Amino acid sequence: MLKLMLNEEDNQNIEENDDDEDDDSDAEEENLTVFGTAITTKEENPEAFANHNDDIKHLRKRLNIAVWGTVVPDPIVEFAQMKAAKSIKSVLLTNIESSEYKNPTAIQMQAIPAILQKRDVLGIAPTGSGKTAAFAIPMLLNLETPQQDHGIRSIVLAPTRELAVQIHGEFQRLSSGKKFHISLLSKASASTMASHAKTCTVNYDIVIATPLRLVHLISEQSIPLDKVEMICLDEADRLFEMGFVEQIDEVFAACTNPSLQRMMFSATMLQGVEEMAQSVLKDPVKVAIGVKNAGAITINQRLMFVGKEEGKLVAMKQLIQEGLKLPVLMFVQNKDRAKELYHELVYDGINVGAIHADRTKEQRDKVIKDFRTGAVWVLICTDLMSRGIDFKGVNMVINYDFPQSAVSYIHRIGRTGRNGRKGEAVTFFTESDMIYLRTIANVMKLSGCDVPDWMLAMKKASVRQRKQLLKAPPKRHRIETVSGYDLKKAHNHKLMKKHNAEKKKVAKHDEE
Ligand SMILES: Nc1ncnc2c1ncn2[C@@H]1O[C@H](COP(=O)(O)OP(=O)(O)OP(=O)(O)O)[C@@H](O)[C@H]1O
Repeated sequence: MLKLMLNEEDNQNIEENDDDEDDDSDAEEENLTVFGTAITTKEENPEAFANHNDDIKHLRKRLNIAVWGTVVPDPIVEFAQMKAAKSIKSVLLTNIESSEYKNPTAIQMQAIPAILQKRDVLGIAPTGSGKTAAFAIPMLLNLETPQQDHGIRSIVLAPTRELAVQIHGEFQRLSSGKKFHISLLSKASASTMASHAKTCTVNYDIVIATPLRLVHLISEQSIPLDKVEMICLDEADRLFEMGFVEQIDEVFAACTNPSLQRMMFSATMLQGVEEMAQSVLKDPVKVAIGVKNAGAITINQRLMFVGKEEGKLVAMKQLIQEGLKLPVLMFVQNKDRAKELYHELVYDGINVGAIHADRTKEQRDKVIKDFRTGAVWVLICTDLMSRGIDFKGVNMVINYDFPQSAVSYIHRIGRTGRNGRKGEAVTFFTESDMIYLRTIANVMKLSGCDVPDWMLAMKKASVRQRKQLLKAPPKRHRIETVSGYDLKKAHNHKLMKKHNAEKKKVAKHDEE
């Protein structure tokens, strides 16, 4: 049974969470084929071996790749170096080329060869650095060819339906031309599976799901996972949080194949969660890119003091006047505030959309589509959209409401500045948010941004305060331009109108 090991320090103290692990790799004599040249063994040619190891070390250092584990394979520098069966490799190379991926990103360089060696992998790399392809490409290569009689062969889990949809799209795109049986688990597809299961084995090469959907499939529809060869957790640290961890536990318990390969990826991984993740992995290769638990270096991060809540709309107007860098993603702390802000901005004539838990699946899909196509310029959302979602051209993220943790901040701002592109992140803070400012200032510093010294020297929020913030966001005043007095007047006016209408109705009735 996985135990929840998260403590308070884990949740907030990014600055105290520096790894003291040795970043020396254990790259040894196996698979020394980097740069496409076969290298002799240590015994055959000690000098060539030493030179090769130096090259690898330099490459990793230059690209900020840190590795841990026994006999970590060498990184690849070109997709063509991937070791896999010819037929599937050529399909993948064609699809990679049509995706316009010229070279593997740092996480792909190191994670792909490790997954191809069927190793368990823990991959930590900044937002927008290509982690999806880092597991999708080698998983497809490991599957080699579609199978009709092997039950469910591999699983990818993601914390939200939106992310699962996106991952499903990536798998389909990367495997195009090869008829893999890939399912995005939904209510409908689960019941199809269940009805198939009555007469035959349910066969899927890949199932992509949120944990709860998969747990239902196992427990209610009795679909076995005993044949699963690979399982990958995307946004793994989120999946180890309360609410998900019990489901993850059930899924792992159902995956009884002794040669199960496990993979976990995220942009953030705090110490306690990492320990929990490592306890599930067997002799893993751990790969970390860049500075752990920092924002992507391509994002220009800015904090903006707005005084009180009312100052936020004024600050918004100021940003609009300065010229918003569209498209913009705006984060608020809950669905009610998303609705309120939507109504404020829609009257300002901005092409605005909102996505939150109260909207139907169809509405959510539509607004995402509209944002992707440019019909919506400003998308208001909650943390539902903070992890994993890849909107290619987002130029600006605005944290209208202060994030509840450093981890949430990193993922939210990570919706911009993806894959080497530049992006901007503005975070509004009020007087009452000041107490949590230092945590965010530390993330900014770790990401290489200029931060005033006074922010870094601020008093830290107490453990109790941080615990409270994580449990529930602070109460904030309604988002409205109309003052309380005006609202009361409007309300009275509405009541009066209703009263008059009713009076008229009664009078008409009496006349009749
Ligand atoms: N090798 C590559 N070359 C160019 N672009 C790439 C490459 N690999 C992935 N990408 C693109 O980079 C973008 C970001 O990738 P992806 O969504 O996988 O990031 P991520 O690391 O999972 O981010 P997050 O932590 O936010 O989930 C995507 O648009 C993807 O198509």
